[in-house]
Amino acid sequence: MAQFRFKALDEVLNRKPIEIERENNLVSDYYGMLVFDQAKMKKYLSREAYKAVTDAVERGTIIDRKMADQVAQGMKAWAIENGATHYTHWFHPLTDGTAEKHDAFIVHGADGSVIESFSGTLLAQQEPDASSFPSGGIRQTFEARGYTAWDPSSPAFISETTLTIPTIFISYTGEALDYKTPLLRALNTIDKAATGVCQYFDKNVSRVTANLGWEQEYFLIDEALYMARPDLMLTGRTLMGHASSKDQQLDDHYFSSIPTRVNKFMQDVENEAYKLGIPVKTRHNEVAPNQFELAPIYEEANLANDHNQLCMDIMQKIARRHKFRILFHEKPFAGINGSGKHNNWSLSTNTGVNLYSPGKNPKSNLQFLTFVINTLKAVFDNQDLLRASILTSSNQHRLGANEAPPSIISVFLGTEVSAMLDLMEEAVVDRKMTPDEKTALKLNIGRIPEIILDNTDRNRTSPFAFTGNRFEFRAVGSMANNASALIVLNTAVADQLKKFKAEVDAHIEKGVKKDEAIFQVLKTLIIDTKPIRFNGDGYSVDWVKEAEKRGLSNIGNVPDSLAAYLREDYIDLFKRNGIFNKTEIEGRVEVEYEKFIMKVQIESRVLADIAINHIVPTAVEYQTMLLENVKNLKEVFPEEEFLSLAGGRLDLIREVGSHISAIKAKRKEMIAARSKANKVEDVIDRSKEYDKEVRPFLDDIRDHIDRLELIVDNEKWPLPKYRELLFIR
Ligand SMILES: NC(=O)CC[C@H](N)C(=O)O
Repeated sequence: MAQFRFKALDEVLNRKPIEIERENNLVSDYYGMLVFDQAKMKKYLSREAYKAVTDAVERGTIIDRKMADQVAQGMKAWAIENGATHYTHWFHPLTDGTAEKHDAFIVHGADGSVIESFSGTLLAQQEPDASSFPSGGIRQTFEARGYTAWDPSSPAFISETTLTIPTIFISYTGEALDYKTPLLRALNTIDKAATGVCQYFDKNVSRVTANLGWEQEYFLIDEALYMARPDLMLTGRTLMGHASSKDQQLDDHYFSSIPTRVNKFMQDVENEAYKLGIPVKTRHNEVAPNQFELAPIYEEANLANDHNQLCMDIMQKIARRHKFRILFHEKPFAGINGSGKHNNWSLSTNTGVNLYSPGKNPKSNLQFLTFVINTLKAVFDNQDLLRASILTSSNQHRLGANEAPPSIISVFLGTEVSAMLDLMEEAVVDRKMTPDEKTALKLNIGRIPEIILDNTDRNRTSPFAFTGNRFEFRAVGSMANNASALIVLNTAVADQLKKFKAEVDAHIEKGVKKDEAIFQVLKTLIIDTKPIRFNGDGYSVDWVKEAEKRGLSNIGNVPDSLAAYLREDYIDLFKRNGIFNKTEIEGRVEVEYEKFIMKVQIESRVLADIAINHIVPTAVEYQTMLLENVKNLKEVFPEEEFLSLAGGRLDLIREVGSHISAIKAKRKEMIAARSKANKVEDVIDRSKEYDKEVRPFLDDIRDHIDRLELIVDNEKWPLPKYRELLFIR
């Protein structure tokens, strides 16, 4: 029974770090070599085609067919020179990954031969069958056909031998079926809204870009051990496993020397990433044993998110080359740190100003405060929506412990910015301010230190933390497509900025001076948003009580959290900002509910199988061995001596027996609960049933298995143990 485990352990003992092929020159020499970037476009495109693409990227203009044809020719020429034989549209459907279907460049030539061909039509649009991708109700209501359409703002690249073109994915009737379409809409909306507000401070601002710097946390597990854990293979997390006596108690993994095998893997990933123009910068050991992190320099949010998805894909592939498997699940191991994908988010102007960086003078600092305070308000008003964007069946295991934030959404501002808001609240009076009062306030605003102490990771319990020149949305999970969080965040902030501008303009129209109008509106926002500000310990029991007093919501389960998407006020928010129509939201939410149900269902099925096929037989075998031993003792020794010698064993036999019975009984009950839940017609009700009636069995059954793991002969235990999964590298 335990053969597989020991064979795996044997195999691992012989592992050597894999030597990698390194480019010999400087990273800057080969950075982006597989990307059809500006430099290559200049070389391979006519001047007008180049301009058509840059205008589309910078101003959102449409690229006509003639130009698209020219771009396609240039792309094809470059791709073929670099070894490409195929092309694909690459998109982000509502699954946990990306999608691609490769087509060769070949077409029939006149004389029965083949030639390489690619056209503007093929570049601009394709028609994959949408019916095998999740779409919620949209697919049933309309047609199975879907379109992918070229996103020129994210450059094409070569992946192995395929020219890969980032695209959006929409239904026949134009509804978004992916993450990228609404993300682009949200980025466009925040551009407009933030530019409007920037105009109060600098007329030269004509464009505001949202930026993203993601931090990807992950675990690496040796391939052989991974293969011996069906739960890891099928669900991405361990559904059972007793804690290792030593795991992260000594804080000795975080930032410690990177193991050689892992270091080789990281170098390999970085090499590939550089060729693909992904600016990966930081690598380190994370807190849990065998947990690591990779983070790039921030980029424009849409590109950064494409790069994150691409990076996850190459990390998975390269991990295999190094005989590892990578785990992106938010909580692969109970009891130790899980993995997040902290989203560092900021806004910057075409004039080079980071709107979340304190400036050099009162004017730029007032702009900085304007953006910070409006962001506070957006988070406060949309806390339920923000939570819905990050809370999934897997992330739910991570939140609320081990340096991951709780599911109560709050904002950490740090002492300096908090003090500045308090000061403003006091200094802005309800009547017209005197010139002296205004000067004094401006002077104070000018005193914000230009570089606020780096708050990064200062408060690891905060879901949304100001870290000196950006906000860090820490609640986002490691497995997630960042777009889910970014769509909500950018829409919420854009909407708030529009409201802010409307209010300030109304004051100005009434004759109030611009500065004073801004002060007045900011003051009301500071007062309104006090409940969402929290710099303390997000894990404390007191915070839960305090948050309740403040009226903040505290929702820990996925079905109730997802319901936020269907609230009338939030549907309206998406509609008025042009992000989703009602059909799109309903379709998307249905997909999320289905995903939740499926994932719990799969976990429950896997656990039931392992319990009955691996664990129970092992326990029975061990129990039989104990019984044999007891019978032999009884034969050899007189009654009294026998009892003193075998007493402990008799208890053990009973203990093993009781766990076996409990596992079998609970497994039956769990299967019955699943059948009952499956009969529930409505998807929301079904997800609730799964959450309340099926999910609890996972912990319950696990508990018995973990107890058995502690008492059953190690030689017989079939699954690699936590200590093996976590410490072998
Ligand atoms: N060092 C850290 O910031 C740990 C973060 C933690 N892994 C999380 O789940 O978010």
